Amino acid sequence: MTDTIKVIVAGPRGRMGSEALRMIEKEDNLELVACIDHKHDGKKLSELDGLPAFDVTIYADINTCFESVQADVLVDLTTPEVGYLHTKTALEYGIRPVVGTTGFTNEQLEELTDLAEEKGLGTVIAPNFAVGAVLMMQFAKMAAKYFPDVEIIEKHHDQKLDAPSGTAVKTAQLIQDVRESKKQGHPNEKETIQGARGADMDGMKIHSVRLPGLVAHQEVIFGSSGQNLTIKHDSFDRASFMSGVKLAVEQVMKLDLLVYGLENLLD
Ligand SMILES: NC(=O)C1=CN([C@@H]2O[C@H](COP(=O)(O)OP(=O)(O)OC[C@H]3O[C@@H](n4cnc5c(N)ncnc54)[C@H](OP(=O)(O)O)[C@@H]3O)[C@@H](O)[C@H]2O)C=CC1
Ligand SMILES: O=C(O)C1=N[C@H](C(=O)O)C[C@H](O)C1
Repeated sequence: MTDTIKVIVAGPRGRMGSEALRMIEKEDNLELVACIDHKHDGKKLSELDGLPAFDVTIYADINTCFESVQADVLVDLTTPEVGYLHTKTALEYGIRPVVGTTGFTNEQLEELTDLAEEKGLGTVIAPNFAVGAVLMMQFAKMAAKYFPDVEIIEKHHDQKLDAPSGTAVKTAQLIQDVRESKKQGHPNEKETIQGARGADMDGMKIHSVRLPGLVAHQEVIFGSSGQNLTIKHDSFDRASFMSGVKLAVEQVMKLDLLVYGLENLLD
């Protein structure tokens, strides 16, 4: 029998945080021990409407939470600024972070990587917990070896704070590992409306669509003489992320450093 993993969720009222609570409720090896939510300090989670009725306390202040409750893992599903501070604080308290929050800068990721190593604490930062999205990124990396001309179109709901998405940035980074730096399009092309050609990462273009009705979708389009290859993934429901969150919570207990991307935890 495996030991129960004691979990704190930050952002429990959010689209992802509430889904994570529903996942934890179903899993015998995960135990929710507290939540962090800046708006409901001191309440019990069971007092909030529409969420699983866990009898755990909500803390607005992360330090107070970590000083009051013994936990193994912090699952952070908040906002870029808050998520970064939470991850850093968790490491300082000896609690392993599993971070779905996107929008961290490269400098923040480097700092957290160093801190996790210094503390010898497992940390998972995964821009996308859906296994299909991880495969889409891996397939894109494979294709980029043969097709250096590539554009990424990511489409999300219109409540998303960061653009481009964490998944699009991670995809471009994986492609960068195998693609020689190349400026795409016509050398003399000019935008007549600013932003028309999208964001630029090492010559690759990334386009961010935000519309009501969307959840999380991405197409990676490769172009070559006489052919195109499109690799596409859609999350229609946030349940698609939950097997990845569960895997990350279990695996982070076995790690002593930071891993960036769920692909590092899959066989
Ligand atoms: N890795 C992955 O697979 C996925 C990652 N994400 C990422 O997860 C993050 C959350 O996404 P989503 O659930 O859609 O966003 P939501 O806006 O639905 O949820 C974020 C929650 O965090 C809360 N929050 C804000 N500040 C604090 C704080 N200081 N302490 C505790 N809670 C706080 C918000 O409360 P309030 O609104 O009241 O301020 C809100 O309830 C985003 O960064 C998103 O990109 C999303 C989907 C999949
Ligand atoms: O905000 C979202 O919804 C999502 N965020 C992640 C990202 O930025 O890539 C993962 C997924 O795309 C959903």
